[in-house]
Amino acid sequence: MSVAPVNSATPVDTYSPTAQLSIRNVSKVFWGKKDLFSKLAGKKSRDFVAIENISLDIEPNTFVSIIGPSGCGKSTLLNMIAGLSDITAGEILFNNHPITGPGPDRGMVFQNYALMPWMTVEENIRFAVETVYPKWSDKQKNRAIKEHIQLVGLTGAERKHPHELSGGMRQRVGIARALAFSPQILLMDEPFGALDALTRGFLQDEIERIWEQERKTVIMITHSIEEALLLSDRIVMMTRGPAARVDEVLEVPFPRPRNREIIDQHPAYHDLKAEMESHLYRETRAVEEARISG
Ligand SMILES: Nc1ncnc2c1ncn2[C@@H]1O[C@H](COP(=O)(O)OP(=O)(O)OP(=O)(O)O)[C@@H](O)[C@H]1O
Repeated sequence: MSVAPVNSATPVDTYSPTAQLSIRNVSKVFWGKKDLFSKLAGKKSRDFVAIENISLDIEPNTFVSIIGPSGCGKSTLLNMIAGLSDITAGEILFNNHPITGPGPDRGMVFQNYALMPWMTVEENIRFAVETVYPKWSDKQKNRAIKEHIQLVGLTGAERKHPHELSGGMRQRVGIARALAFSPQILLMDEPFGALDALTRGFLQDEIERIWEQERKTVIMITHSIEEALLLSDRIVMMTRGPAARVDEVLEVPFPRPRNREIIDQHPAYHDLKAEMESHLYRETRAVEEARISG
């Protein structure tokens, strides 16, 4: 199995020797404000255990989606993998080395695109490439930029600024920028969350096409069951927080290349969909009940 969830409360030692990314007994606590000033200002707050003791092995070249109720800690986990957020307990190994900060081996795609508004499409991508690989020759940089603009279907839009682009085109720039410096893993935090349904569908198809071409390890957060089923090899289902865990990892058996019509006909499609719906319904309902009673 390519992704092994281990929810034991004690440390485990059954990790995959071939995992590219190994999340080992990881917890994240957001520390409350307890200093005197916060107390006097009435802003004293409690520690908050966002995720607790998550273990997960991810093999190279797999597309993994993370799904779970709103606020369960999906972004927190992805940010720790990206090296943007400290790990409170446990460790995350990337190629057997602990992650201690961001690195060129991991590219990130954000829901809100995070483009520099004053830069053109080409300049946005160039900025990322130059930041990560300042020593590349101009020829190398130009080739990487051109290839990735082409890969996401934006040839001809190189000199446009973000405000001249649709949301879908902006996210294509975000994807090209994340891939242009050749990371080993692509991390995507609800990449299509801000897009209308039609554009979202187009971009999902694009990601499937690009994934077929690049076969990079991808970890994607999504709220969409259909999106996860279309794109993923494995789907990690998280429980509600606080102290969120991995509940189950689903294997997605559909052959590739995929499209919506083909997977909809697959005998496993509707069972997997129903299982995910019932998980999300149960966890979301429990969150709502806790809010009502709390
Ligand atoms: N900096 C922070 N300080 C305190 N609590 C935080 C901080 N960042 C996140 N949290 C809390 O941690 C929990 C997990 O947040 P996170 O954003 O990771 O959830 P999520 O599953 O990605 O949510 P969504 O699906 O709504 O995007 C939430 O309860 C959130 O309020």
